[in-house]
Amino acid sequence: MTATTLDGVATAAAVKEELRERIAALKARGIRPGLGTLLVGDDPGSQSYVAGKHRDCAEVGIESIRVDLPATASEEDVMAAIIALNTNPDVTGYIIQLPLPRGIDENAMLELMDPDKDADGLHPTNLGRLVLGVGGEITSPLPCTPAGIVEMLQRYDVPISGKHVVVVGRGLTVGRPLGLLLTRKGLDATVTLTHSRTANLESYVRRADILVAAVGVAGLIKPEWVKPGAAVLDVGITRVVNEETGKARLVGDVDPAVGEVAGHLSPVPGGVGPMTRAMLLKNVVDAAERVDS
Ligand SMILES: Nc1nc(=O)c2c([nH]1)NC[C@@H]1CN(c3ccc(C(=O)N[C@@H](CCC(=O)O)C(=O)O)cc3)C=[N+]21
Repeated sequence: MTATTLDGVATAAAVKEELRERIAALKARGIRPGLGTLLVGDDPGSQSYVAGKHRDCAEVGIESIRVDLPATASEEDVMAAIIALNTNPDVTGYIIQLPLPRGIDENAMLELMDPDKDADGLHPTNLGRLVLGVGGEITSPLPCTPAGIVEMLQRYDVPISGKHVVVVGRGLTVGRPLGLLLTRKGLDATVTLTHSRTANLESYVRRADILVAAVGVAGLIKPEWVKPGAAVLDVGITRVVNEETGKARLVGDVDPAVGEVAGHLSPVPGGVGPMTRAMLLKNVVDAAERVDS
């Protein structure tokens, strides 16, 4: 059997098409959504992601404002940039690209954001709303990667309710909020959240109807670990630089041979990454629509 590809590029394009209409409607009301990005340092992965976010904005008609600080920036410099984004009227939503350089307190920086401008859903108020909202309508921004994963599963009609989802990785941007989201009323998955200290990881992975791998260990998930027919979503990204050409290749957490066993496979690249970016745009549009409605 060969898995059906969960095509993140095509699905993100469909999401963006829907957003274009909503953006036009906002502009007709005199509201101009604008995304800010704050990038500190010169990590090549982060540079590439931020560049992608600005391209996406241009594609759908969202203004974007880029703030880049050098790796030598102090915590005070970062705080000043956050305060400026909070007060900049052209910025209706923004993100702090993570990880921040060592020595800068990430949680403190996230907490300094205006929660109404938090396009990533990572401000403690918005994470708190995700914890508090067991069911009902979601009115706070959701972390982009978990939202993108759910959106992709739904658009491919992969059943979630009552299914056993095994998440590998407990990080702030993916694993932890994904467990909270999938166990809400209306989605109703049963979630096992595993991590680097999980004993006998393989035994959990084998029981997954839906497997999400988000640890950043290249090729960790082996085909023998995967239940035949399971939906497998690869979120890990490891950049492997070719010594001769200097070019970077992206390698996921899932061994490509898993495609022979899985029912659905979201690959790296071309899977969850583009969906993450599409959900960022959606958060910006949602927030702009909330402003005076
Ligand atoms: N505050 C914050 N919010 C984030 O959402 C956030 C972050 N920090 N820090 C880093 C991670 C990582 N992340 C990705 C987004 C898109 C792709 C993406 O588009 N990937 C393409 C390939 C891109 C390339 O070629 O480099 C793909 O998988 O097809 C990847 C990774 C968002 N993150």
